[in-house]
Amino acid sequence: MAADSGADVVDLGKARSARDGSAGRSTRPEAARLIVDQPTAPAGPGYLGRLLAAKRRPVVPEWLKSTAELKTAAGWVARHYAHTAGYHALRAPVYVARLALQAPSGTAQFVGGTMRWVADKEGEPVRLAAVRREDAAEYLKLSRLRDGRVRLRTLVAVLALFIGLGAALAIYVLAPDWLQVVSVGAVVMALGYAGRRADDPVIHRAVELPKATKLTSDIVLRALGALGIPAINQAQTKGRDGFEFTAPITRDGPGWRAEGNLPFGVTVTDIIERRERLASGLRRPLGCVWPEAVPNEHTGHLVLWVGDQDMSQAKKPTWPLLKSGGVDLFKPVAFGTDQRGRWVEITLMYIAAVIGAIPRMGKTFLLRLLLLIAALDPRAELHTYDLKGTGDLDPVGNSVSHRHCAGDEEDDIEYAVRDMRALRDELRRRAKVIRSLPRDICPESKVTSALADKKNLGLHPIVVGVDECQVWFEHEKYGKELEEICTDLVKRGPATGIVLLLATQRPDAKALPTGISANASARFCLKVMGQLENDMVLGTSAYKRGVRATMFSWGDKGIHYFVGEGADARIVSSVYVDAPSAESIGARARKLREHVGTLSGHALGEEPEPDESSAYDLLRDILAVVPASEPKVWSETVVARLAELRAEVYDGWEPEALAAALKPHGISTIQVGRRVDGKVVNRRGIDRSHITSAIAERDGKRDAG
Ligand SMILES: Nc1ncnc2c1ncn2[C@@H]1O[C@H](COP(=O)(O)OP(=O)(O)OP(=O)(O)O)[C@@H](O)[C@H]1O
Repeated sequence: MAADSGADVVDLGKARSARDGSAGRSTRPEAARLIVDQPTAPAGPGYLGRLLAAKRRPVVPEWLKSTAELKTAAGWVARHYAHTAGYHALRAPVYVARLALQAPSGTAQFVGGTMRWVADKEGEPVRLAAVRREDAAEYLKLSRLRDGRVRLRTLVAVLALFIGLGAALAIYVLAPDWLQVVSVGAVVMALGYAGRRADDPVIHRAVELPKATKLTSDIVLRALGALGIPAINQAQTKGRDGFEFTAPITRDGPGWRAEGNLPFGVTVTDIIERRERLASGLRRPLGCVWPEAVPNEHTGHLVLWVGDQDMSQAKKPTWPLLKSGGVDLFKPVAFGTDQRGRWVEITLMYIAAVIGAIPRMGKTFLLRLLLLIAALDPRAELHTYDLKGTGDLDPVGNSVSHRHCAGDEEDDIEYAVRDMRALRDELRRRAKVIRSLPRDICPESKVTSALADKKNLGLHPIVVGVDECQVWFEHEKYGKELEEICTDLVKRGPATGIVLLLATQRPDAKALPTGISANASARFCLKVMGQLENDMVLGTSAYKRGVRATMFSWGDKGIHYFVGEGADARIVSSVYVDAPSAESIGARARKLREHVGTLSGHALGEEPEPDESSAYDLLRDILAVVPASEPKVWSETVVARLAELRAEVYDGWEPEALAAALKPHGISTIQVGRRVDGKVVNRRGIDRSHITSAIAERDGKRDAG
C-alpha cells in the first residue's frame, strides 16, 4: 500500500519510539516521515456499520418467488412425465409381445436356476477343489453341509411347488375369468422378464437426460490458469490458486455458478476477452460459458456461470403469447430468456430502441418480435418499414399496421417521409395535449395507460419500426429530414407515447446518427464485429466495461446484449417466432383490433392521399424564383415568390418555415442587408450560392450512388 501511494515504507518500531520518546526532537527526519500503515489494525466500520452495509441473501430464492418460473418448472416436470407415460403406453403391446416371446426361455432359466439352487451348485467348485487336494476331512465336512442344504432346499422347493399348484388350481376353479387372465399374464410376463437378455432390453428410455459434468473449483482454476494471464499464472506457479472463491460453487438454474476475486489488476473484462480459451479450459461448448462482471462490485469480481447446455441450443420455455393472450404496452412483457432460462421482460412504452448486428444474426426477427408484441395491444398504432424489402415485417404490417411499406424505392421513401412528417406534427400535438392536462390526471407529464385509453385525447401508443434504417438516413434527398424527425422522436417520443424502434446491420455514425444512438433508451446488440459498432449500439465505453457483443459466436442467432430502462446489460436469447407463427399472431392481433374498432390505415387498405409537397424540390424551386443576378435575398421575398410559383405548397409560408425547411439540407439563413429609403435594413435571407452548392453536392452524391 505504501509503495502504491508513493509514500516511504517506515520501520514502525523505530518510528513509534522516535515519536513516543522525543516530543521535543520532532525535527528528526524519521519522525517527519508519513506513516501510511497504522500500528494497530485499522478500525473499520463498527458492528452496526457493517450490519447496515451488509448484503442480505434472499430467504426465499428468487425462482421460488416468481410464480411464472414456478409454473414453467412445474409445466416442464408435468410434460416430462406425460411424455414418458405416453411413450411407454404406445409401446405397451410391443413390450407384452416381446415378454411373451421370451417366456419359454425365461421358464427354462427359472427351472434350471431352481434345480441348481436345490442341488447346491454354488458350493460345487469348493468341493471339487477339496477333491483335487485329496483333503478327505475337508471334503467330508463340505459333503455333510451340502446334504443338509439339499434336504432343506428340496423341502422348500416341494412345498413351493404344492403351494403354487394349489394356488393355480384354486384360481382355475374359483376365481373369475379376469383374475385368471391377470394371473396367467403376470406369470408369463414374470417368466418373460426372467428370460431377458442384457444386451437387448425390452423397455427403452423415453427421455435421454443430458449429463453435465459438475463444475468444481479445480476445473475453474485449471481453466483460469489456461488463459495466459500472467498474474494468474504467476500465482499458480507459486502454489497459490490465482482466484479467490467468495462463495461455494452452486447450482443456479440449469447450470453452475462460481464466484470470486481475480488477482489484483486482473479484470473481468480480461476474462471475457478470452472466453473461447476459458471454454476450452473448462472443456465446455462456448455457448455454455458466460463470465460476467457484477454491477457495483470491484472490476475483478467475477461471476462465472457454466450452463449444462449451449444457450443457443437449450430448450426454451414456450412463449406465453405464442398461442393466446394480449398485451398492455405499459406493462412488462417477456421477449426472451437469459442464460439461466428465466424470462426477460421489456416495457415497450417510454423507450426508443436501437437494434444492431451484422447480417443474418436475427436482427429482423427481433424487430418483428417487438412489433408483434406491440400489435397485441389493440390500442397501439403501428408504422412498419421494411427497407430490406423482403417482406419480413409483412405479417405485422399487412394485418395491423396503420402505415406499412416494404422496399427502398423512391416512392417507398416518399411514403415514409410523408408519414414521418405527419408523426412529427402528431408529436407536437401530443406535447401540447399533455401540457394542457391537469396535473392530477397527468402527474408525470407523460402518457399513461389510463390516458391512452381516453380515445378523445388521441394519446394511444404509436410504435414505429424501421428495419435497415441506414437506408433512410443515407438518402441523399430526405436523409437529413428523416434524421431530424427521428432524433426528435427518440428524444421526445417516449414521453408522448411514440416508440421508435430502429434496426440496422451497419451501426456506424452514418447509419445511426449520433443524435439517435446517444439518446436511445433501449439497446439490443446481437453479434457485431468490433468495438466501434459495439459502442454505437450499446453506448459509449460499453466495450471497455466488458459489455461485448463481439464475443457472441456465429451460431448465437437471436442472442444479444440488452440494455434497457437504466438496467445493466443482460444477455438475452430472444424468442424465436418464425414466419407462420408471426402470421398467426398478426391475425390474432387483427382480431383484437376488429373487436375494439381500432383497425386503421394500411391494414384496412386505406393509404394517405399523396402529399403534393413531397413531389416538389424546394431547392430547385428557390433557384427558379431567385435569379443569379440576386445573390442574396430576404426570406420574406423568397416565400412570397415561392407562393406564386406553387401556391398549393408554399401558400402561407413564413420566413421561419423556410428556415426550418432548409435546415435538413444543411443550409441556414443569413443576415441580408438592403437599402430601403436610404437606410440599411437587416433581415434574415438566403445566399443563392448556398442553394446551388447544396444541389451540386446532392446531385453529385446521387450520380455517384
Ligand atoms: N431468436 C432466434 N432464435 C434462433 N434463430 C433465430 C432467432 N432469430 C433469428 N434466427 C435465425 O437467424 C436467421 C437470420 O435472421 P434475420 O433475418 O432476422 O437476420 P438479420 O440480422 O435481419 O439479417 P439481415 O441483416 O440479412 O437482414 C433467421 O433465418 C432465423 O432462422
